[in-house]
Amino acid sequence: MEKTFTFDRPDPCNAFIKICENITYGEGPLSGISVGIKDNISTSGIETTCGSHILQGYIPPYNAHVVTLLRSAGAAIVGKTNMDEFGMGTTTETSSFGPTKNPVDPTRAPGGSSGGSAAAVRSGLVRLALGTDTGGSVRCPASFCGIVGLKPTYGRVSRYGLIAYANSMEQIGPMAANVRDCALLYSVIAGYDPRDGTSVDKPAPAPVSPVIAGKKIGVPAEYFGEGVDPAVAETVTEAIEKLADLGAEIVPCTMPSMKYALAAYYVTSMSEASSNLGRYDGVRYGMAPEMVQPWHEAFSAIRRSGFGEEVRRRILLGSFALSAGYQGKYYAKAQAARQMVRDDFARLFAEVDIIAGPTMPTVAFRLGEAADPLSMYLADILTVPANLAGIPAISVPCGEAHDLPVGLQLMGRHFAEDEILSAALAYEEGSA
Ligand SMILES: NC(=O)C[C@H](N)C(=O)O
Repeated sequence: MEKTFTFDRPDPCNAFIKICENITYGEGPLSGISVGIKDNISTSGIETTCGSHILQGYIPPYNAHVVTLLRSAGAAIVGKTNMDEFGMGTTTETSSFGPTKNPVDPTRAPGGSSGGSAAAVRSGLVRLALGTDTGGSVRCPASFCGIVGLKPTYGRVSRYGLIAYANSMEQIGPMAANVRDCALLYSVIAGYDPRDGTSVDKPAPAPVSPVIAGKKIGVPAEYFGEGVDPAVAETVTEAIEKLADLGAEIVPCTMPSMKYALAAYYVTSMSEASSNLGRYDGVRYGMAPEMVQPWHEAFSAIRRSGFGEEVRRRILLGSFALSAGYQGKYYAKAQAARQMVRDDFARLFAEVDIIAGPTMPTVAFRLGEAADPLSMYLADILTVPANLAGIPAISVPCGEAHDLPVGLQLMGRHFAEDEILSAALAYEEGSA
């Protein structure tokens, strides 16, 4: 039997782009549990904009696979959460629908691009939320808002119905106030889906219990290097000491490929984006242009007015990187660098079980502070390696710096979500 309720809570942080009028839910492991869904995940009958004017009014005719799974688990889908336009940003300020504020300190950004999902969880508007993580978009807002966020292994969660930004790296991931809730949502969304050609058939996730004793934890020096706020580094170092107190063995190590990771990520993601966003031309998707001009002028006009500045920048840079004559110089080099990151992780995971470091190099930015794109890109330095390699990574709150939340990042081997969730739980609950 379906039950219905209305949601009348205020949303002063602008966490949601849309709140559903009549919220229905059924029976199942998530029966009646409120869930927010990032606005780049298709919801049948519910407007889905990717935080962009160009998709305003678009109502998908079908549900993403994860939404179907949530509904059959009985979840109450409250609405669509705010995000950086098409996932392109680290603050949620590139949304066409205004920035989201960080519930911990409303003068600060919640991080991005899944900032609305993190703010909705942190302010208690929902218990669980889905985000997507291409280069840190689940973990960054989790870190800045003081909640838990997991980026699963590439292939573990179906991307069917996820509106693509950079297909080779993005994954849908669970966000929650604590590790057990995050694991609960993960257990519902993980699994094989033949409609996603990159989906991998693996057994269902095992229930998590706190396990850290005896685990080897690699700590790369580069994760505490240049650009990392010393106050953040200190908080995370204390968290790693706590893991040692719980019985983990700490193994100092290095990741030389880190110096190429950010460039590899941005060349790859912009190239993929320039191709994916070609479909928004006002005919196939997007506002219909006045077809009084020649078609190419009409298409340009609609794209110029429908996309925000950051999205236009990335389409242009991505098209340039892929253009004839430059591919070898940029795209091919980025793929070679990506392989070096994969090789570094493979070498490290032959010796350690988990790799730990800060999630973000700083605490939450002030709203407006990351206006220059390069400084915004730099903030992703510690999160993009996991996306380039396709490995799972979780951010778990580990205290404060400058009176703002700090996240501890734990990365695992491919499909070892259970291991990093168990370690995060041991950390959170202080038991091994
Ligand atoms: N989508 C993401 O994971 C966020 C990343 N900062 C980007 O702009 O690409």
